Amino acid sequence: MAKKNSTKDTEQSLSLFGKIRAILKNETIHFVVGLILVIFSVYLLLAFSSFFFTGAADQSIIDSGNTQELASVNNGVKNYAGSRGAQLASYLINDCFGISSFFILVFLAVAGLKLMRVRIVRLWKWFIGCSLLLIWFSVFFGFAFVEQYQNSFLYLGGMHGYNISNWLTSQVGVPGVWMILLVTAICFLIYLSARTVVWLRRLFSLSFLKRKQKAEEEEEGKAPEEFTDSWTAKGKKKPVSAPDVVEPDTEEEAFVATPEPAEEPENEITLDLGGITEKEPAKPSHEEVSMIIETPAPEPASSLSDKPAVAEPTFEVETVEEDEYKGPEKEPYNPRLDLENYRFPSIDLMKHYENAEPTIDMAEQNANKDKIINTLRSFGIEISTIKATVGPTVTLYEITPEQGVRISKIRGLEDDIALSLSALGIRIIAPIPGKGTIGIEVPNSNPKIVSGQSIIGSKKFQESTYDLPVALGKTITNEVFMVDLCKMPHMLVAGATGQGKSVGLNAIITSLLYKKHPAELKFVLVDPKKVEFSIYSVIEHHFLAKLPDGEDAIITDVTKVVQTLNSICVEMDTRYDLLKAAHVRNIKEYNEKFINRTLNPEKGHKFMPYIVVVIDEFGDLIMTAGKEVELPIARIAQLARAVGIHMIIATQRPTTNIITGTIKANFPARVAFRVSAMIDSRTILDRPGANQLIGRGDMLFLQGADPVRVQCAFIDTPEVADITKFIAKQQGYPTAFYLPEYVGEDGGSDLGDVDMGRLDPLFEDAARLIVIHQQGSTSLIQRKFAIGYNRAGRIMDQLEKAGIVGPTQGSKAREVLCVDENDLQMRLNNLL
Ligand SMILES: Nc1ncnc2c1ncn2[C@@H]1O[C@H](COP(=O)(O)OP(=O)(O)OP(=O)(O)O)[C@@H](O)[C@H]1O
Repeated sequence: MAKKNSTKDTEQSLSLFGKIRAILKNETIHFVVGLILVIFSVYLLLAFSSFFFTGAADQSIIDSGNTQELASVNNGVKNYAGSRGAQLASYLINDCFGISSFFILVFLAVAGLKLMRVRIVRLWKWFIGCSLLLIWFSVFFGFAFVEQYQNSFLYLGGMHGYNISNWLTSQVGVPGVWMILLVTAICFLIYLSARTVVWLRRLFSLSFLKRKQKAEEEEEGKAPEEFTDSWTAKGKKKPVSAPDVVEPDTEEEAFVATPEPAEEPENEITLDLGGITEKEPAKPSHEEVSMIIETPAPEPASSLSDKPAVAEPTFEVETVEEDEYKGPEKEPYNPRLDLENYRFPSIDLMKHYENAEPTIDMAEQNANKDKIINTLRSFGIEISTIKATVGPTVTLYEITPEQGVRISKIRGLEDDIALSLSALGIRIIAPIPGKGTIGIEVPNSNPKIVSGQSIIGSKKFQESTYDLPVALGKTITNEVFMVDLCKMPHMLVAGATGQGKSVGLNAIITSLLYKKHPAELKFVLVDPKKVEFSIYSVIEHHFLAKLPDGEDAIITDVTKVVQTLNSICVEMDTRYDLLKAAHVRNIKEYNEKFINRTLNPEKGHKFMPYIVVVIDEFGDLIMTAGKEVELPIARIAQLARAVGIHMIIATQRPTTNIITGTIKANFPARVAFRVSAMIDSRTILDRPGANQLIGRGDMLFLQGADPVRVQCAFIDTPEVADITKFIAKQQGYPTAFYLPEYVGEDGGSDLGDVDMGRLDPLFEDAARLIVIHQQGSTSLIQRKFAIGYNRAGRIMDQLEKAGIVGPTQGSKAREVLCVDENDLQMRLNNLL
């Protein structure tokens, strides 16, 4: 019995807690509290301002502390904010922080505006900023105007400033207090803007003196009109329109931490064939030879990392680029404007691995070479040259057989060579496409880790102009292997469990996070395993897209997956309609037009971010939802390329009932990690090969004719966590990117429940919006009024009941039944 009662109590307290939470989350309550805060801050402003003029007169009344007198009607207080205002002003200004108390009301106003959703700000930043300013100015005024405390009713620094500055003076003396004030002010300025550091560096390097000197010299030598600002970069003249500096913590800053490449490396060696052929003597210091080779330009870290610490030369370039955007009549639309202070993750968020430096073990290479030659010789095959290209985990031996040797004979010796080298994962490529040689890939005894840092920080990646650049890893020639997801346009990732799929997906997502602004890219993450993508949930307000009523941005529930995929189909259709209306063929042209303001947002046009749908454990989905997921996936895969929707699906079950013909036909780019059987390799790549990989990120990438062997970049979960944390810390959008609503065939709301007696306050505005746009779309209402899906859905039901829009039509927008605003007005009049 007692137990029952306690359970009941717990339930009650839980439901009470839930109610309190619901009240706290209620938007209207937020608005009202926000409004109260704003009005209160205006009241304080009045009280404070009035205090300067009436404080002296009111002082005796306030100081008397006679509460009865203060409460009476004829209290004689002159402050415009009355006796309470005078008390508050006197307390906050004189007894507390002096005139810096104004920062309190600044914070209250900002907090109020945020609650009202008038401004999107980071409240804690404002809190810290205002608190620091409050304290600093209070101490400053208390210290600088200490004499004024004797003969004025107004204490500029308040008692707080007075006491602290007195104590500080007793501890460090007057010069010491000045220094503390200076240092804290500088620290605060640095906190506000990293630009401060650049100014200070310039100040300390006395460059202004040099400038002055140069100016004087020029004045002496040249006519005054020839004088130019000596702010130059590498001797170039500063462009007139360029601002002084650009904040150094921009995207480019990320490159600075990139490790510098070693001097011109070499990983390709021609081996001595023991008397057969010697093309080039091997290098003497074999152990030290570094690797990046075979390409005229190896993969160095971004050249920007080579720049000196003084960053001026980098800055000019960016400004010039931005200038190019300016249209003749109007400024081009800037999709990044909402989050213009967004900083791209820096490269040092990624781990540096000790075991990542390329080295060549010559003893191993020579031993392998001998074994290959001897094995082939024992089968009567002589070769004329052998060349080794040492990759991060695998070495490719390219052999040229003597005249008359049949290739199929070498191909059949795969197992024998594997046996003689006692190595797994030998793969024979006979012949190497485009070359007259045969390749034998042999795993290295000491495989290297391809770090995310070396890939993301590489020049190739940083300077890539791909629309959706994905850096997967390094090829056998140590080149960074990059693809443009836009061109693929969808990717299938498969491999047995534990072979590096999740790491591969992290590498793909991370590459995109490093290159794309939240305005330009949204992810739809589907994770039936519930653990793989949870790490990305913190960037919901920056990079994730979800259903309007979806609680979690990472989709783990199969029914939600079906809904989401269908919703993406709706988004795809809408985007096609917009493309058609804009007379363009793809998202790129569309966005260009939108940026140049040739598309009217009033007609529903909007900047379209790319949407990348990543589905992990696709096999699980097909097993549970079957055709329900396969159909929308196939539809998206067939059509979505032009509208910027791309899919990456991953499975650890590479069987034909999961990777069906439809899926294969629509996913031309395939990534195969190691699989256990040749048949699985055939299912993924239509050829063997994936069964001969060595695992741990060793993969084959196929797009088109021949697969490329790539060692996937290793981007571990803690690295991803650091990157997502870095992004999440920054200002994001108020919500995730909402996908359009999808109403299934049996969807449709029951209009019997709609209460027309309690119309939503936005009902009329929404009706006008719908009629003006002639588009009965709930997401339009949501977007325009920044309200949730449920509320927008309710308004839509009310509009339907009022006869303004027609019933739902599946994934399409509802029909608008009012032809123009006059018609609407008549209907609204009838309603009232
Ligand atoms: N590119 C890589 N470089 C080095 N090691 C790797 C790489 N990729 C994966 N590994 C190693 O393999 C392990 C398993 O990788 P991962 O979790 O990505 O496998 P998976 O295929 O996703 O497995 P599952 O299907 O069970 O989730 C990692 O913990 C890591 O130790």
